[in-house]
Amino acid sequence: MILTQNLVKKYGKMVAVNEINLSVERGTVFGLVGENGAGKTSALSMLATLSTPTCGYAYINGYEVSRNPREVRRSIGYMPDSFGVYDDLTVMEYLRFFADCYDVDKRLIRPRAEELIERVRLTDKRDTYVNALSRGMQQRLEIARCLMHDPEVLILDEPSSGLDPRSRIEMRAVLQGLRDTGKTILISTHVLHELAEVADEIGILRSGELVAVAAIQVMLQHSNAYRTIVLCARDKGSALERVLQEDKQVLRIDDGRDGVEVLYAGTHSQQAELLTKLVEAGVRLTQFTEKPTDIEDLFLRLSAVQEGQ
Ligand SMILES: Nc1ncnc2c1ncn2[C@@H]1O[C@H](COP(=O)(O)OP(=O)(O)OP(=O)(O)O)[C@@H](O)[C@H]1O
Repeated sequence: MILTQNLVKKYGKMVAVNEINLSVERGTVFGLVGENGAGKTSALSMLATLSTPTCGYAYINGYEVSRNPREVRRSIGYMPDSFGVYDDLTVMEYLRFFADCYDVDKRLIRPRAEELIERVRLTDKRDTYVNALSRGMQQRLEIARCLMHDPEVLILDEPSSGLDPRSRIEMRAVLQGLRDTGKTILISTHVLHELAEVADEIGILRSGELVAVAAIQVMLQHSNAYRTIVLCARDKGSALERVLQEDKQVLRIDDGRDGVEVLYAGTHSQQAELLTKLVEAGVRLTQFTEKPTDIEDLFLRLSAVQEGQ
């Protein structure tokens, strides 16, 4: 399992990871979601022993990353967010090479490589040179490479980054398949919905801080139970505010880019009643639409509502 205690990474005065406390249970998949610069790579590279924590602790299978880096490296398969491949090797040679680096038992190498090639959907590319693979295929090969020494923990930094939609779908299928292996997996991404069918739990990282952690099911339930209504009115006067504030299903009112954004917990018929009340109160609406749910944004706004209670 993976555990961090008040883990911090600073570059000079810049705090990239700010006291994060993360706990990933054995055999579960945890998705670390954050926009560019949120601190995902900084956090993951400490777990992978590639950079030293400024303070705090990180444990992989009970081994602390600074004190027992060798044991940690044996326990993990780490896929960085950018990597080079030895492109003058075939897929099979590539996997053999990494197996040798990890001293994998010679008798296990071939069957394991065959199994992993199949798992990452490269069966017909076994003898293809790595430089002839598409980017999506190379990224899937990297996942196989991470698994050659059969680590208990997998740490994948943005495995879908830079992929076209079709390759993303294939990567998602591979990641879904990894769930069944019983490994403990930490995946970072900046697109939460990619993890909907992959992760058990999600943590949201913002400016180096872990601002929310919840089961993926809870996030998805929230996305069904709550919605954001965008309102525009000719006269953004007190009638609009009064009607919104009187409606118990209105949880939060924000000024959005396209109008007033209302976080709404009611049913569709209650939503229709709200519209009627606004019109009856004389509000001259030019827009009353539902915004597609952005689960991450929704979750953060709900957390803010709960904190305010
Ligand atoms: N070696 C470094 N020296 C100085 N600042 C760094 C270094 N590495 C990262 N940073 C800064 O730390 C912050 C977090 O970066 P990090 O790469 O960890 O974020 P990220 O969430 O992985 O982003 P991305 O998705 O763009 O890779 C950023 O502001 C970045 O500029």
